[in-house]
Amino acid sequence: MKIIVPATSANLGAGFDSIGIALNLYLTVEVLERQDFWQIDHNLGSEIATDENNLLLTTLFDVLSAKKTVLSAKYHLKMTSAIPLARGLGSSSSVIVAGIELANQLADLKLSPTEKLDLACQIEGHPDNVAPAIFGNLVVASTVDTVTNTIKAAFPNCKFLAFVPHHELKTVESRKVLPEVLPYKEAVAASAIANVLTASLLTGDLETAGQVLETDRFHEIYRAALIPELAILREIGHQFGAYGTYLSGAGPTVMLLCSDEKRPLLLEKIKATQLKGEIYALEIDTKGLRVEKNLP
Ligand SMILES: Nc1ncnc2c1ncn2[C@@H]1O[C@H](COP(=O)(O)OP(=O)(O)O)[C@@H](O)[C@H]1O
Ligand SMILES: N[C@@H](CCOP(=O)(O)O)C(=O)O
Repeated sequence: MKIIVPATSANLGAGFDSIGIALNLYLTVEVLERQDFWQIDHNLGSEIATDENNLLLTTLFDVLSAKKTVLSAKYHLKMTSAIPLARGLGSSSSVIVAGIELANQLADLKLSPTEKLDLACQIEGHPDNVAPAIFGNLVVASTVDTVTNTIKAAFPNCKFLAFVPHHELKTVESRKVLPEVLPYKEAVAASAIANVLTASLLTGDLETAGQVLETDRFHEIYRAALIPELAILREIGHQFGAYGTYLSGAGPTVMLLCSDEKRPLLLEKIKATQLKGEIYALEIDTKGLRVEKNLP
């Protein structure tokens, strides 16, 4: 059995903690054989646990406990991920969603997608990266007072260029620079921008979406100092025809939205900056979480 979970790019500017998309980079978890202890073989480096302390298994145990279930068996697992860690592409949400699905499969919990999302939001605290990881495509969601509502929709037809800096930025660190309160007038303006962003995405108006996603007042203005690449890449986006540029998740990845035809030139111009990082040409993942079962 193999569990496959896509990367995500959350926020899209003013959709802070609420809007996210699934992208075609994947985390996979394979169940190998039963054995006397939990073991995860993975390709993620020595800082990521290979035993019960791994986020995959702490999530699995949290789900079992929430569902008042125990699992007598332990397993040898293989985890592979192409999602860079702590870069704002949802590596933690991918492993949380995989852990929920692993519990679902191994303990036969028969969780619905909504139950999986509720569990994921309890663990992650916000829905914007776990919801698209579960449902795929574009998801607009709210989690307020433990109640989550979601709308899945088709993202307008476009391409993505992700500039992933070599330096990591943990979400927990990137949230520390956010203000505790937002003045009323500022909150109204920020939410009006978010409303136009949502409406433009749902009606396929990428020109408007691209403009408004650069005017966020919820998080980018506070985080921009942590990510000097954002201003440089946004300027390239303006000069060479991107629809818009935003901080992916909590950063430091910077995402450019563009047409198929503009992508090669943008890629060339980003490379020419010699900023230190990797560039990924990405597409929307429309399916989200999936499970492949071995054929009998
Ligand atoms: N496959 C994984 N297995 C175990 N832990 C992981 C995995 N992927 C991510 N993590 C944990 O999540 C952290 C990154 O989470 P976070 O700071 O939210 O960044 P991201 O934007 O990538 O989700 C990593 O430093 C690691 O502790
Ligand atoms: N809304 C959150 C999104 C974090 O996403 P991640 O992919 O960086 O974990 C935030 O901006 O803090």
